[in-house]
Amino acid sequence: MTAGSSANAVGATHAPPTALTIAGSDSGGGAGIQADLRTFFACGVHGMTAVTAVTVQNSLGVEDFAEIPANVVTAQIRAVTGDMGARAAKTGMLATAEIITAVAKTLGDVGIGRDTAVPFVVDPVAASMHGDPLLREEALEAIRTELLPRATLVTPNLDEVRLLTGIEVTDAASRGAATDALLALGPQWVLVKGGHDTGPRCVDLLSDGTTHVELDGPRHDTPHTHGGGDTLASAVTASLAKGADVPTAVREGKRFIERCVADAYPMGGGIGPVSPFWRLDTEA
Ligand SMILES: Nc1ncnc2c1ncn2[C@@H]1O[C@H](COP(=O)(O)OP(=O)(O)O)[C@@H](O)[C@H]1O
Ligand SMILES: Cc1ncc(COP(=O)(O)OP(=O)(O)O)c(N)n1
Repeated sequence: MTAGSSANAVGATHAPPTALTIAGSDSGGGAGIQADLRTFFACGVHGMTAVTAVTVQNSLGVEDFAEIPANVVTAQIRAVTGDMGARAAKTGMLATAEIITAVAKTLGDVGIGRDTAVPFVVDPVAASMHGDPLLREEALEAIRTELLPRATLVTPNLDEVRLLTGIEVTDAASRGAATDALLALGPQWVLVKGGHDTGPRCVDLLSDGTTHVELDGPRHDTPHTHGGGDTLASAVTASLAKGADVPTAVREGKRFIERCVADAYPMGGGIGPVSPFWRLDTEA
């Protein structure tokens, strides 16, 4: 008997869209690859992974990390894209310049990135929210020169904006200057996130230099925002994998992360993770 020919054959006839995350593992389960996979799952997308580094991490911070050899990172990308295909991809923690260079080249080889059919989101992770470094210092230049020119969208927080451009965002004018400086590095769209700003609203700004979209939401009063940036970038990537354009995907991602922050929970003695479980609860 051939597979699927029995009267009792089960299974969906349509596979969900696929999305690839290229990122580090968070042993605490709240950020990194783990946040990406639970977001993809909650958003109805089949998640695939290329692990770049293994962090020793919990709610109190990052104790250590070991990077994966660059050729193993790129072999993971080729294995899954060659067989299963990716409808969208994102990067998180990339750890070293060597990994960034190898990832950028491989994404070009497999046809992922701006001006291709497969959108690519760069979350330029440099440090954890505790201030622990997740990127070797010399690797910032590789993000600027090798990864950003391939990005459909880059999603820096205010610290990452400063690291990448040297501009401290303090008002609308400096935010505009930072966006222009980031666009000059080559991504199609820039989303400057406002989570590290102060005030009662969390305002993220999306721009491609022509279209400007302000994403304004309430600032929830919680210390538990671990994995927030990863979760937002993954939700946007999931929407892109389902066929949304960038402004629509970012609006959907912002609505998603707002609920995840509202439902964030304490875990361990430090900062707990944002939670995508609301999406599953609502639909159960
Ligand atoms: N307290 C909060 N309440 C509501 N939304 C938040 C809060 N903190 C962050 N966000 C949102 O979460 C996303 C991640 O933002 P940010 O904290 O700036 O990035 P990162 O987690 O990379 O440091 C953004 O969409 C931001 O507006
Ligand atoms: C393995 C790993 N990747 C990324 C991060 C940073 O995630 P982020 O969403 O920015 O969340 P915080 O670090 O701000 O909580 C990480 N910690 N670990």
